[in-house]
Amino acid sequence: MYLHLDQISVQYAAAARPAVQHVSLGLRRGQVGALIGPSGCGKTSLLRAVAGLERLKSGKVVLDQRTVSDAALGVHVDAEARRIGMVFQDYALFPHMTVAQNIAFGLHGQSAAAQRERVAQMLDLVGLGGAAKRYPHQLSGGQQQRIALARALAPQPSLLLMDEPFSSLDIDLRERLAQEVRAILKQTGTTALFVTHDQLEAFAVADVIGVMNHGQLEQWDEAYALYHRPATRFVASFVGHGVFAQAELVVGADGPQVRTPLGLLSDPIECPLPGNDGLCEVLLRADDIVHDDDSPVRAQIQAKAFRGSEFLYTLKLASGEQVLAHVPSHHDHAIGEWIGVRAEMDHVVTFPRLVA
Ligand SMILES: Nc1ncnc2c1ncn2[C@@H]1O[C@H](COP(=O)(O)OP(=O)(O)OP(=O)(O)O)[C@@H](O)[C@H]1O
Repeated sequence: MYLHLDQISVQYAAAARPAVQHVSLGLRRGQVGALIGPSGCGKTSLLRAVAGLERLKSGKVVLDQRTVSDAALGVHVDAEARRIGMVFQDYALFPHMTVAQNIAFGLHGQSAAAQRERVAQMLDLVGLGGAAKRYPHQLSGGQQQRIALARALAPQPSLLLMDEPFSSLDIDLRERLAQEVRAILKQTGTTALFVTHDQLEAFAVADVIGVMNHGQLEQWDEAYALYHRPATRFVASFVGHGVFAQAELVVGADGPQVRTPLGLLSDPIECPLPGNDGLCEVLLRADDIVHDDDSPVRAQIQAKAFRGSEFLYTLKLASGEQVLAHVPSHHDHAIGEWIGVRAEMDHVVTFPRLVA
């Protein structure tokens, strides 16, 4: 692994418990990783520890075969000596410097000609070739964030860290810039780790995504796996729309099946070890529930939200369980109406039933 975090913990001086607890993850050279999770779960603290801005309580960080932090051995390479580029939410450009001067900031030690050439390259890279002589206040938020990225990439950092880089931009621009940033990182072969509270942004930019909760990393995986094979109940509820329904694991002649309010589902992939009673809960995603007039399972529409190409229906089954369903928006049913539904899923994910 190019970046390897091994069981790292971070604890602030006056805090009762660590902000980051025993987190391990790895990025290969050129990979982009994202950390998502609720406010206060430790994303920024983890990023700061990798940057060298916080000391580790335990564990170690290895970057490009160099141990930059190791709590047990007392190793802590200073932030400036790690060659890590950083981009923050609030751009943090120097207001009294031109765009070119901002980008050249990390290039001291190089000749004026080399600096000019690198600045021009970076401006081309972020699509702002004509902006060299302008000042930050003369640029839009999205342009300023692109300059911040150009400034961070100019010295060819060994790693790029970004903390909520798009969150002060409006939503349209955010999506566009997220895709542009991914393209720039891939074009330059940059290894990057970024923090966001927006999972769609993480899906758009990252190759691998970590879900954090209470300082712990609950899963580090590709977006597809987070959604379809969530490792924990928390990941299942944090990523995407879905509900947990009471179910029962039964083992028949064809292997294990799950008895659910929507009928018998086959091929569970993530079974909890069934207790003697087989009681469990099954994750039902909104896109696992299909509207089908011929289905014997009926559900009553309790609420609906128009999403353009589809509705998100909240449905109540005859058993009293609530489920969510994405239904193409030309099926416009009224609230209170009963419709036929069936489960159509490739991955049946179950969890042990919560004890009340
Ligand atoms: N300098 C600090 N001193 C003491 N406690 C801190 C400090 N910085 C963060 N914390 C605490 O550490 C925990 C993790 O905070 P952190 O900022 O890493 O979370 P986060 O996931 O990035 O949150 P957000 O999404 O709200 O930015 C929180 O409980 C926070 O209050």
